[in-house]
This record gives sequence, C-alpha cells and structure tokens, in this order.
Amino acid sequence: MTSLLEVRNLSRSFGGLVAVNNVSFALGAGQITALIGPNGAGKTTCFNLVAGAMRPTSGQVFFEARRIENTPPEAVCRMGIARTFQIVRPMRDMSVLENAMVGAFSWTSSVGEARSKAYESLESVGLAGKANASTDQLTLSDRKMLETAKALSTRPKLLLLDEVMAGLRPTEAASVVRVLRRLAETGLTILLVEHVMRIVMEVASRVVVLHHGAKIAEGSPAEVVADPKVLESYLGTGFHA
Ligand SMILES: Nc1ncnc2c1ncn2[C@@H]1O[C@H](COP(=O)(O)OP(=O)(O)OP(=O)(O)O)[C@@H](O)[C@H]1O
Repeated sequence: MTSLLEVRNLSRSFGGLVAVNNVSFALGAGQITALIGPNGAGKTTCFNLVAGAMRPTSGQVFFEARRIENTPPEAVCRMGIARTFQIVRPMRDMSVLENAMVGAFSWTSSVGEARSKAYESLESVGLAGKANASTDQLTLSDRKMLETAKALSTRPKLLLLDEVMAGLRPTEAASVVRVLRRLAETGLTILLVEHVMRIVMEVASRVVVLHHGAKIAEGSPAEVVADPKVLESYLGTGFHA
C-alpha cells in the first residue's frame, strides 16, 4: 500500500503534558480512517500537527513522501490537506455558496472558478439546492456539510474531519456517512475523529485508537472493538459490537 500520509513517532508536549506521545500511523489513498479515543486523548492535537497548525515536539509527518511537519497551514492546504473544525462557524453575512467559495481562493483568484468549484463541492455534500440560502437558515447538519464543502473547495487529497457527526440525529448522520463514502469512492482520503462507535464501524475501514496521547491499537473496526486495551480504556467492558 502506498501511503498518502504517514506520521512517524509524532509527539507534542504542552509544558509537562504529553498530548501526543510517539504516535505512528499511515493512511492509504482513498481510505476512510477513524481516529478515536476518550476526551483529551490527543486527537485534535494530531489533526493540528498534520494540518500545520502546530509544530511537533518531535517526529515527522510525510505527505506524498514529503516532510511537512514544519510547513505553515496555508502551504499544507495548497499541498492538498483540508480540515474542518469541531465548532462550525459559517460567515453569517455571506450566502451558502459564498461560504463554500472561500476554500477555492486558496488556489484561484478567479471568482468564476471559485464559484464553479464551490457549486461542485456543495453538490457533493447535498447542499447545492441551498446555494443561495443564508447560513442562518441552515440546520446543524447543513452547517457541518457546509464546513465540509468549504474544505472540499480547496481541492484536497486528504480531508481531516473533526467530529462532523457530533450532535446529529441518526438519519442526518446516516446521510453524512453516505456523503463520506461517495467522496472516498472518488479517491479522496479521509481521516475523521468520531465518538459514536456505531458510525465508526459503518464508515471507516481502519481505526487508530489513542489514549493519553499514545496509540494503543490500530486495525479494522472489528479488530479494534475486540481489543481488550480498547475495551478497558475507552469503550467499556460492556461494549458489544
Ligand atoms: N494548546 C494547548 N495548550 C495546552 N494544553 C493543550 C492544548 N491543546 C490541547 N491540550 C491538552 O492536550 C490534551 C489532548 O487534547 P486534544 O484536544 O488533542 O484531545 P482530544 O482527543 O481531541 O479530546 P476531545 O475528544 O475532548 O476533543 C488534553 O489534555 C488537552 O487539555
């Protein structure tokens, strides 16, 4: 398997706290991988390190075999890594389409090109019908999909999704799962942080489990939920897949 992204022995400390501790994993192109673990396990810090928002204390991040751990976030974005944030904040004085266009300005200064890419991104997340709506009219699920569309407008090869399904109703989450599957089928690689194990099992082909900053397990969803370390530290011994 050729890896699109590889993190090698990645660590990040905040004072005396080791938030990410010697973590290594690799993502194959077109795969959906879930990064899971209890609150404070280091998942968002991992995202920040991959996206260039934070520098590691030690370790390396390779994207398409190039070292990127000291690359600024704008340059990481131009290379093909886009992310969404846990808290979604669309720009309220702009339409849904205009919000989605923002991502495209990372690679073009043409308004026409940005608009056309933004439409395509909105279509792929099921929001094209609301392109001219105001963001105030959007549900939480729509706002999360708009955040995803904005990230897609940057033309990423790797999409980092931070809790994109948190707070959604089961039907909304199921529709997001379908969107993510379709995106992966087009060749997009996805790394997502997700707490609901049922969704992880449905959408991800690989799972990386963090606990106190360290990787404690990695494998298929079925392997991971059967791992005693994962049951003990995260899922609880009463968990049944
Ligand atoms: N900028 C920071 N300064 C100091 N400590 C931080 C900083 N960012 C994260 N931490 C700490 O690092 C640890 C890992 O945090 P992180 O947000 O990466 O965990 P997480 O797995 O994403 O948690 P959650 O599921 O709650 O979002 C936590 O103890 C957190 O308090």
